This record gives sequence, C-alpha cells and structure tokens, in this order.
Amino acid sequence: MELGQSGVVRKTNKLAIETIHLSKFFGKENQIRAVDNLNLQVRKGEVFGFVGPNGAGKTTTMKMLIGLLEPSEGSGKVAGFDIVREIINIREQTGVLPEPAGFYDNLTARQNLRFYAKLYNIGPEVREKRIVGLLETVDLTRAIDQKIGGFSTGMRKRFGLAQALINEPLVLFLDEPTSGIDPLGAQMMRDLIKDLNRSKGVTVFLSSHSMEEVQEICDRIAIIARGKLLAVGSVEDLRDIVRAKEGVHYLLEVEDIPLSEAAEAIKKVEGVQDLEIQDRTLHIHTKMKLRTEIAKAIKKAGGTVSMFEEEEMNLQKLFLKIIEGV
Ligand SMILES: Nc1ncnc2c1ncn2[C@@H]1O[C@H](COP(=O)(O)OP(=O)(O)OP(=O)(O)O)[C@@H](O)[C@H]1O
Repeated sequence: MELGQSGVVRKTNKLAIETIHLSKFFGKENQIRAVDNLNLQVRKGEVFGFVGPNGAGKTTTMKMLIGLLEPSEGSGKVAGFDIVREIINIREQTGVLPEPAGFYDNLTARQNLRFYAKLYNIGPEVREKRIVGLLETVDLTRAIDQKIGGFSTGMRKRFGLAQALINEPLVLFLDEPTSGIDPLGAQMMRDLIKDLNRSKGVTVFLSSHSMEEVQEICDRIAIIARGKLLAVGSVEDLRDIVRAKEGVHYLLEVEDIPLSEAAEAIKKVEGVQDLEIQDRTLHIHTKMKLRTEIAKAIKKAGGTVSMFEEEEMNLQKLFLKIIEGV
C-alpha cells in the first residue's frame, strides 16, 4: 500500500481490475444469469474493451465493479480494492462515464464540475484550475459557462468524460462512450481516450458495440455473451483463437506455371483442406498457418508467388465467429 500525492490510499498491484468467479443473478429463483462466473484480469495502463451482444452482461459487470450492484457470487478488485468491502476507496480511484449519463441540465458546465469536485472534497483552488483544464482537454472551453441542457450529444459525451476525470482517477469506466454521436465527434472522443491513456497512464475499461472503435483503441478485448466470458486477448490473440477453430483462409497468385499445376502442388501440403480457383486467384483453406509450406511447394513446382495474403479478419468478423452458436 502507498500514499498517492493527494494523500489517498493507493494499493500496489500490477492489475487494475480483477474478478474471480464474479456472478450476478436476477429473478425469483436466480434464473437470469446476467453475469456467470466471470474471471477477468485487466492490467494497469491498458485500454481494455468489453464487448458482447445486447444483454450479454456488460453493464451489470460494470455496475458490480463500481459498487452499484452487489455480486451474487464471486469477488473482484478495482485498483487493488475489494468491490464489496472497499467501495469508498474504489470511488476515489475511479471515474465513470455511464450510458445514459445524467447531469444537472440547469447548471453550466463549470457549475456541474464544481458540484462533482465538491463530492470528492477537492479544495477550491485546485478545483477551479482543474475544471478549466479538463474542459480545455475535452474541447469545451467556449462552453464553460453554458448550461448543459443546451449541449449537443457529442458535447454531453465529452463533458461526461471531463466529469469522470474530476478526481484524477487511476481507472476509467466508459460505457458506450461514442453511442449516438456523429463520426467526427466519435473520432474526437476516441482520440481523447487514447491521449488520456498515453499521457496519464489511466487504465480504461470500455464497453462498446462499435467493433471498429474497439479495434482502434483497445490493447486487449474480452468478448462475453449470456454472461459468460468467451475469449480474451489482443486482436491478434483473437485471430489465433478463430484460426484454431476455423482454420486459415489464404489468397494466392502464382506466375510462371499454370494455376492448375500450382493447385496440384498445394493440395499435397499436409493441412490443406480446401482449394478453389477464382479468376486468377487461388483460395486456400487450411487447418493451421501454412504460409511457409505453401510457398515452398510453389517454388518446388517451378512457380513464383506474386501475391500471398491471409484473408483479413477484423474484429467485427472475429466477434461474429466467436459468438456464433452461443
Ligand atoms: N435489474 C435487473 N433485473 C432483472 N434482470 C436484469 C436486471 N439488470 C439486467 N438484467 C438482465 O441481465 C442481462 C444482462 O443485462 P446487461 O444490461 O448487463 O447487458 P448488456 O451487455 O449491458 O446489454 P446492452 O448491450 O443491451 O446494454 C439481461 O438479460 C438483462 O435483461
């Protein structure tokens, strides 16, 4: 344990968030298993994406992590503090952008932030400076004395981020940070999140339905469905998981020998499952990664590889493959 600059207790641990068998059941006989035996480890300083279809259990998990819901079973820690017994410490160390976010619409941006700063006992001098700095960070300087009620959706989201940062948190929880905002506003929000993570080392736990967004800003991603964790890792780790399940799809173009000869040579490589010729391209389906073996077989047959690519598996495709049949 150590004391942070502000005198707030900080626990030393390599993990920002950890859950062990974390579960939440609803209903008379606990028949709704909203979160079911979730084991998660989020490292300090990473941007962690939490994705899943509607009703997967994302919000319920977040609520348990920030002390708004008590787990039915299992346990968890945020910034080293227990999510049941040490909620006050967790509140001090975390910032939350909920969806939907509620503000005092009749108060200005500055007045709203003042209110939240007071909840954290931040003294007037630090408070006023921090408010100006935060509103500058989220590009709302010009709106500092405008009432929140008149803000656009994009402005409200950015304001929500400023509010979530008022206590200089170690861990930031963002629920759908770009939902409902236009592409330009969404990109601005994503850049802000990346910047915050890089410049201040804030750990970000982010839930989103935009796979493009998650792929762009997250270091690692957890995929959940029906309350259960299906996969976790970087996009490349998720590709490996899907490759192990579904095999690999290569696109290949060859010169110097007829395509039919190239196809015959490739079919002999162990692990090649299927092969098709479409126009001038060979589509090869293999059990595992076989790039070197296929290239060798072409060379041996007297051919020259002019194009050799693995079919692009973006997070959207990986997500659909991973949740398939669940
Ligand atoms: N208070 C509650 N009472 C009963 N069931 C609930 C309650 N809160 C959530 N649930 C159920 O738990 C499951 C998980 O809900 P949750 O809101 O956590 O999903 P989600 O992944 O956040 O979904 P979405 O992407 O739609 O926001 C759903 O089946 C939901 O209906």
